[in-house]
Amino acid sequence: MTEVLTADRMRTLEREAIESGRVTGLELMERAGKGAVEAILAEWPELERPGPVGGDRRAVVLCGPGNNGGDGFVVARLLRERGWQIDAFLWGDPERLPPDARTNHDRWAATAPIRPLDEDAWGAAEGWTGVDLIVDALLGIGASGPFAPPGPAGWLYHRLFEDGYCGTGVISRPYCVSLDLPSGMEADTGATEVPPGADGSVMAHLTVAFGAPKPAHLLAEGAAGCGRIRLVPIGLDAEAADPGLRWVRAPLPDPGAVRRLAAKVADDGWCAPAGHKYDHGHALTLSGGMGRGGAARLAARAALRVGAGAVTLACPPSALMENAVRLPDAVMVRALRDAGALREALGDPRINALCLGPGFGTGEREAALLDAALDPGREGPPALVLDADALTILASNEALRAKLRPADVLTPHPGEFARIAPDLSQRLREDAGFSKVDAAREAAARLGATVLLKGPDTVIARPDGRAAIHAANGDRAAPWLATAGAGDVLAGMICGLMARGLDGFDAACAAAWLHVECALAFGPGLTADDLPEALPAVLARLSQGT
Ligand SMILES: NC(=O)C1=CN([C@@H]2O[C@H](COP(=O)(O)OP(=O)(O)OC[C@H]3O[C@@H](n4cnc5c(N)ncnc54)[C@H](O)[C@@H]3O)[C@@H](O)[C@H]2O)[C@@H](O)CC1
Ligand SMILES: [K+]
Repeated sequence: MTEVLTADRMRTLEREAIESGRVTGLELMERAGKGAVEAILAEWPELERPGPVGGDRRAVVLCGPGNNGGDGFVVARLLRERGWQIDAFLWGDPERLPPDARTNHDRWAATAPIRPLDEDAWGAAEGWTGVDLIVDALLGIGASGPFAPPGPAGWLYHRLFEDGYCGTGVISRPYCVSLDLPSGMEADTGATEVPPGADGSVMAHLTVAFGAPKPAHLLAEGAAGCGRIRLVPIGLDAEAADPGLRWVRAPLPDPGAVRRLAAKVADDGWCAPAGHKYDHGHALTLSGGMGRGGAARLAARAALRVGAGAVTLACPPSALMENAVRLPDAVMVRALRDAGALREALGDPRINALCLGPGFGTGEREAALLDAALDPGREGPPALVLDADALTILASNEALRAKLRPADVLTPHPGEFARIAPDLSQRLREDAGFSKVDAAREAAARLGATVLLKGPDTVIARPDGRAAIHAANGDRAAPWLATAGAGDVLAGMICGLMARGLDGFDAACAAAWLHVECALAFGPGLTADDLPEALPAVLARLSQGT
């Protein structure tokens, strides 16, 4: 499993590895630099060949005052060994470099010049027309607070990015690779002094993450500045490192929930031929009144397509005909008059997952239904997926919130999150040191339920602190997934997977992944109605392990 590590965790892991005598800091730095060079050449294979006019390839390496700078000197050395011409710059005082960085600095300095990153550096930069690569090794996980290199160094640095040197290429078009993180970006939040894309911001083409991804690589704010991300293992045992965070970004074979989902698909063929339909669970979705059933219908269709053995949509009697006409025959439809009727329905032990909220309504009847669903007497199933209107009801009803259980999954988008946890939402906007992971974790702990906070960087958190980031950015971006009803489909997928026996957290992680896979498989032009229909092909791929 690929873990996401915070800066603190990463440091602890490094320290423990070094103290145990398994490895030295210098060896780790060498592995990082070597991995970075391999990643650069894998990303841009043309750089293995001579330059366009038959000359050597050329790189400018910008090294900073800490160990990230040390990585930069290793990269400089290894590229030179491959015949590259290197201009190395140091921002900072060589005397104050930490020991491993100092060793690599000295090793380079013994054979080639290191220019200070000062006002004269820009003069040299004017001559950088033939540069193929800029290596950003100024700051890594040690960055904190606004990145403000004083004076000319800052001017040069910002000029590189502001003037599009690394983006659109005013002078020429070198690639820009950031070692570990785009310099100045905070590892745990992805925050930068200025947002990616704005003047002066860091916009790497490639970021090489050492040892493990950090939250910044996955959360939207950071990912936008990272470009493509390549992970370089440096031999640290990340699995044991962090009981909390999990990475679910990569395509298959993928860690955690998706791997377990794939195994489940492979094991029982998704719908075991010998199985009874109720072996695969029975999901119940509740819809609102007449003319308001579309959202719950989307959820019901998604629950069925994702593999729930049976799905029933329950609605007020007046909406029965509408829903019956509009739903596929495979979805059962029944009238549900009030909370008493729901209690009775839930007496059927086969109903093991319940989706409530899409197009539901927020009146007294709905609050009473939610209360019945959250019955404090319930010990086993059904587990609940609560979305949309259910979240609005919960936001203003503390007594109902108190009845939530860890297996229940709440799926707020940022607006709903602001309703259900206004203080956390405000902190998320105002406090650069408070990440979306922090917000989701705190909300989950407070609510005593699993929280899936939606976005291109969906964060899923359990009350015990376990969290996962599902990043749909970079090469997994599916902006067309921001379409009406897509959230209802997600809620239905989670409900269907819970009906199949996945716990709330795993169901939420797997559904977040499937949701994006379906959108990517379909492509632009997608509407929410298409999403459940895209599931069979995605599930088929899962069962083939591709
Ligand atoms: N032995 C190790 O610990 C290893 C470290 N590695 C590299 O080392 C990096 C971490 O090294 P460090 O902990 O030395 O940290 P960094 O090299 O990221 O930065 C630390 C330096 O930056 C300064 N700084 C921090 N925030 C600043 C800001 N906003 N503006 C200006 N200056 C700022 C600090 O005063 C300090 O001098 C990793 O990201 C990775 O690249 C890798 O080589 C693997 C092994
Ligand atoms: K960097």
